[in-house]
Amino acid sequence: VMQLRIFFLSIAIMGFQTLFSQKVQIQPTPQIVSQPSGHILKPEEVRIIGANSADKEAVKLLKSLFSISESKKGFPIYLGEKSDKAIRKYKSQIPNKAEGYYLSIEKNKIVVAGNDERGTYYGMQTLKQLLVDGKLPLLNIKDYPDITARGVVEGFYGTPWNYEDRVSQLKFYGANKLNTYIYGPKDDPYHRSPNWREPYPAKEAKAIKELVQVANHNHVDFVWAIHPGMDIKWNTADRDAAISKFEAMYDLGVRAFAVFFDDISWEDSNAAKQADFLNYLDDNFVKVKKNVLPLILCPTEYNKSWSKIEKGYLPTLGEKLNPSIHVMWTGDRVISDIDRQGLEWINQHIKRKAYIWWNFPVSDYVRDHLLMGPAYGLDTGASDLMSGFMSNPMEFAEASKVAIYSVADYAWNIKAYQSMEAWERALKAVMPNNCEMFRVFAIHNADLGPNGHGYRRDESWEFKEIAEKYLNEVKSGKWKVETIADVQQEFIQMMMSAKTLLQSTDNPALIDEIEPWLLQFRLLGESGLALTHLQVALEKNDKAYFKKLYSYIKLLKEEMFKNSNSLNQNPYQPGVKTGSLVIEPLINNALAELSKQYAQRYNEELPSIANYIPHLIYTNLNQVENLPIRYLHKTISISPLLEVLKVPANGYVGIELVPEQTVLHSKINMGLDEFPEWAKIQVSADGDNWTDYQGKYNGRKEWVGGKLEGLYRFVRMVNTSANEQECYLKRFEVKIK
Ligand SMILES: CC1=[NH+][C@H]2[C@@H](O1)O[C@H](CO)[C@@H](O)[C@@H]2O
Ligand SMILES: [Ca+2]
Repeated sequence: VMQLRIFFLSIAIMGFQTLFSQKVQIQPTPQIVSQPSGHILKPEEVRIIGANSADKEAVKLLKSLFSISESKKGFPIYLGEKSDKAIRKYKSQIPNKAEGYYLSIEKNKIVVAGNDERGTYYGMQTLKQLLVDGKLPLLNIKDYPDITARGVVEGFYGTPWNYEDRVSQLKFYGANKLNTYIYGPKDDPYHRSPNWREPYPAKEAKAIKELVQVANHNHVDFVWAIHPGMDIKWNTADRDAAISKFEAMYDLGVRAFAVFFDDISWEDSNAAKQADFLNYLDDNFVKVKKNVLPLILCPTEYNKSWSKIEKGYLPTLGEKLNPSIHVMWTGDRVISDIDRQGLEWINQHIKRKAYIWWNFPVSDYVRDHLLMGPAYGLDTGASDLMSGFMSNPMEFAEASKVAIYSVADYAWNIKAYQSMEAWERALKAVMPNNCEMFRVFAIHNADLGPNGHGYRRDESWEFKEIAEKYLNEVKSGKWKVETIADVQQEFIQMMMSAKTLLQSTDNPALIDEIEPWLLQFRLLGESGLALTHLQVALEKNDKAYFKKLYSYIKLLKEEMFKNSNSLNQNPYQPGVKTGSLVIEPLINNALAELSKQYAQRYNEELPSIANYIPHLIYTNLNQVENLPIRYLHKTISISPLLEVLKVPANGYVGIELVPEQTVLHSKINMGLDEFPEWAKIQVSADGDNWTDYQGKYNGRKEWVGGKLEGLYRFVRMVNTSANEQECYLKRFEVKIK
């Protein structure tokens, strides 16, 4: 009997343990959560105490989750803010922090008490997450955000998000406790040049008015940004033009504003003038309106690598800008990790806490890549150094949600943030029914590839070791079955992932965005699988089979090349890159190796089909030395730069043709109205003797040059003046015979 009793006791304790250890997962990670002590079933009917004094969005959310009883008998839910009578009894439990809340789920009541309206709303968002399978865990939570302003700045170059994208984003922000959306798409002509002074046409105005309402329903502050920097004049006309534009946006319901001076020529980056301009808007608009949130400035020197403190730009802003005005910052570089040291550096100069503009997962400088990986590079010890944290996303709104979800977790509870763990949850949040297949896709679409900013991200990290082992075995010719099996499993999973996602229905908007990459991903997996059969052919000494497989792989690569020439075309990084850090190089290297072994065994060379580009960038400017070279349809081009290019005396940028070629024509766009007298376009066969390349400007601000006799190796633009010049690098391409 004793044994039996002990046996049952241990079962009971275990059961109790599992119940206890069942950790609730809440997004974002709350500050303080008690251990769940059991659960209750979802009440049939609830009675809301405080419904008419609580935040109305919270009431709406509550009513969408439970059926409300008219009589007195329903299960009581106390809802409201600390100043409300209904909540008075729980006031001392509420964290005394903006947007904080106290949530308690008990056997006979639930309390959702906010420090303010938004806190109550967030408490309801948490309650919604805890209601799973008709059950609610018994626990209490005291929660609040670390960073005051948390959200997204739609601030990228490229196709702006559309109305549906933005509605979906705003709802996503409400559910993830992000409270800010900054509207600032570079390619909206009414945000930037040439129409920043003009009111929106009726259709666009109506859309913005509706978006502001959707934002309000999700407790998101809709910030409208103006980007006057390309052609602003420091006079009363333009100052008043900005005020009248703000008034027009105010009439559409906008209650928060930003001014962007990023990516403009440096003459206009006069800090004193910019500060006066912002202060004027602050004193004559923001302060006058009273219900408008503090202004936000994106400075011209928005990262440390571009700032020269001795020239005084940042210190002038720090001195002159009204203290309530926020100053945005991307970190030590345009694309940068955010850490304590960097924040302390900038905060001392701007004399306020930086309002972070984090350039991730934005991909407007690597448009042929998707950035689906974890949001790492964020200091979990920096919660006291930032006034805001905004993610600048990709032009693909749904795909960007993976990173935005993680940013929401970071900005709410910085010390608890774990990028990998958040990433796993993000994948599930975005693709609930196919998150395992989505993970296979995301893990192999995370690196940026070579780019002008030199920033890279990890990719295919769980496959690297197998890939290394496999390639070594291929090289040695002594391959093991289990290694081939591991590699085949990964390639098959890539094909399964692509096919499953292409046919999935739980997020059609996402599939629509990433379809080009899914098609490419499937082909990459298929070519990898075929590659492993080349080994089968060698094992069986079956020359014919090897050749059939080789041409099959060639067909797959041609289809990938066709995809890259037809899908996702844009003037910057056209095409579709996937698995480009580990998978694609593995396949190309193994292919080269196996065709070499074939040539040795059968004394027959096969045409190379690894798609690499022999031509190189040719420059002495470190701002562009990492820019990738593209090669499509006999045209070699430099991947364009979005930022201003600074060219010191004798600075040059161009292309090295390997080997030398016959140049048919060239096109260079430096973003200047006429060809600058300081620049020369030159060609050379040896890199020492240069001759001028005669050309002329076409109607679209582009220099064009014609066919050249003879073979040339170098084509370049050089600054022949004695001092530093500026231009853009919007296009630099050379067509060869
Ligand atoms: C502050 C800032 N302004 C630019 C810059 O960062 O680089 C981003 C990435 O290319 C780009 O999207 C953005 O518009
Ligand atoms: Ca209230």
